[in-house]
Amino acid sequence: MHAFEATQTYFNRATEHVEMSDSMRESLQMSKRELQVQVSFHKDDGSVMNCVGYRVQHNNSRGPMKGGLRYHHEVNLDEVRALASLMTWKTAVVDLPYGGAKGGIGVNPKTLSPSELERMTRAFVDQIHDVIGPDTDIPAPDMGTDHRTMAWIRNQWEKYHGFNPAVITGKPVEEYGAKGREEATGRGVGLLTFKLLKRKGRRPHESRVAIQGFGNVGSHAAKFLHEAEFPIVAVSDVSGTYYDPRGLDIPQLLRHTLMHKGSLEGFKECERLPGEALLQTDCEVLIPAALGGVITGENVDQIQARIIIEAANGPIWPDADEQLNERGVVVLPDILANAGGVTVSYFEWVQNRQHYRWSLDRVRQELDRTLSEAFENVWHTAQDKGISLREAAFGVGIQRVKRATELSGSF
Ligand SMILES: NC(=O)C1=CN([C@@H]2O[C@H](COP(=O)(O)OP(=O)(O)OC[C@H]3O[C@@H](n4cnc5c(N)ncnc54)[C@H](OP(=O)(O)O)[C@@H]3O)[C@@H](O)[C@H]2O)C=CC1
Ligand SMILES: O=C(O)CCC(=O)C(=O)O
Repeated sequence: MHAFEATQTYFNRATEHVEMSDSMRESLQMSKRELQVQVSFHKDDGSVMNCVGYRVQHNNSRGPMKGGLRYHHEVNLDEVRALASLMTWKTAVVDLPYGGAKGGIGVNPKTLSPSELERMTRAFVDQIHDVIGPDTDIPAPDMGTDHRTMAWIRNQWEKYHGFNPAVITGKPVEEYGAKGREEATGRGVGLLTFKLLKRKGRRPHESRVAIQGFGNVGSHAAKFLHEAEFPIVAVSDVSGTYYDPRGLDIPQLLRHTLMHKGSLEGFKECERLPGEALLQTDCEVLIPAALGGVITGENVDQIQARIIIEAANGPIWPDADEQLNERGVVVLPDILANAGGVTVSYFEWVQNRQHYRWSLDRVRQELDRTLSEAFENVWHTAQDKGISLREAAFGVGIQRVKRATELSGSF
């Protein structure tokens, strides 16, 4: 299965509960614009490297399009198209005045030096600067990109269009970034895990957690949940799974990754298992926080967790999702679970436009309020209609986009 097919399947399942014409359905499934560009740049040895870059703009019925940029060797048009449409439903489900977009470059950023990464990023902006902007499409970080990438993008875009930091979010705090954006996705994952478990009558210290991926999202989710007294029994990255049934020492793991370029490799204070062992961990809560499509019809039987929080985008294929539902496993879907990042991106954009700065406390309070309202709405919709949280979240998001499209006539 491909990523876009999976997203469409979720769309179709959810719209069984939403009244709409065939033409509206077709319109909401299509991208407004799909851009594929050549990204060529000089490597440090003087040779030229050619990569393919993408920006897919899915929908702008509710506002400027918004979504991250991913640098990963598996990035392709199908995946970016799927991620862009997820952004549309995500911004709608948390009720931000945005549409959805996503982009990326098919490259392994770990094979490039910092100066090569900078030249590649600037070459990419040279190709897409005309289609992004503070009122049209506002990129942000995703896998393989960070605040440094965002600073280069802003600087390159401003060479064409003049000063306007609101063109991009997730910037360094010293460079018009919002306090709390870096932690926001992981913090949101933690906040929502807490809320869902409370609804299920479970207490933190009795809820063992396993987290796949220990990058921006996974590590901040681990930090938040550890501080909230959840035992984190397993974490993983490309180097493997790190397991301790009594609970890992998360502050020590965070210090280790700081000293090892973000990698868990070499951490010795626990058992080391193969990467695939993470999903099979004996735990109550599983948090995939790396790639999409990791839980499939083939491995779903091995999942032991009763609750899955989709910190990653699209980590569960629809056939596996169906089986999890049948088994009573509760899944908090990506478009809600990881919406903390785009929510604080919105706060950054608002601050940039007002030339004003919020305190970290204010960012955290507003994030909590925004995610709590969205969670309560999705939770009650699911309860009232007897549907899954995924169907409810997609239903809420799709309904809002449909309504905006009808009101504005913005086909
Ligand atoms: N950044 C954000 O604000 C947001 C991110 N997301 C989603 O969260 C997910 C993670 O993004 P983010 O944390 O930003 O990305 P990062 O690049 O910061 O980190 C990715 C992490 O995933 C690990 N990883 C990659 N491949 C595998 C694998 N096969 N098995 C186990 N671990 C793996 C990486 O390991 P290693 O370092 O060893 O390569 C790294 O620890 C993505 O799905 C993204 O779309 C969603 C909303 C917002
Ligand atoms: O912060 C943003 O604008 C988008 C983050 C993102 O790409 C995502 O939520 O998947």
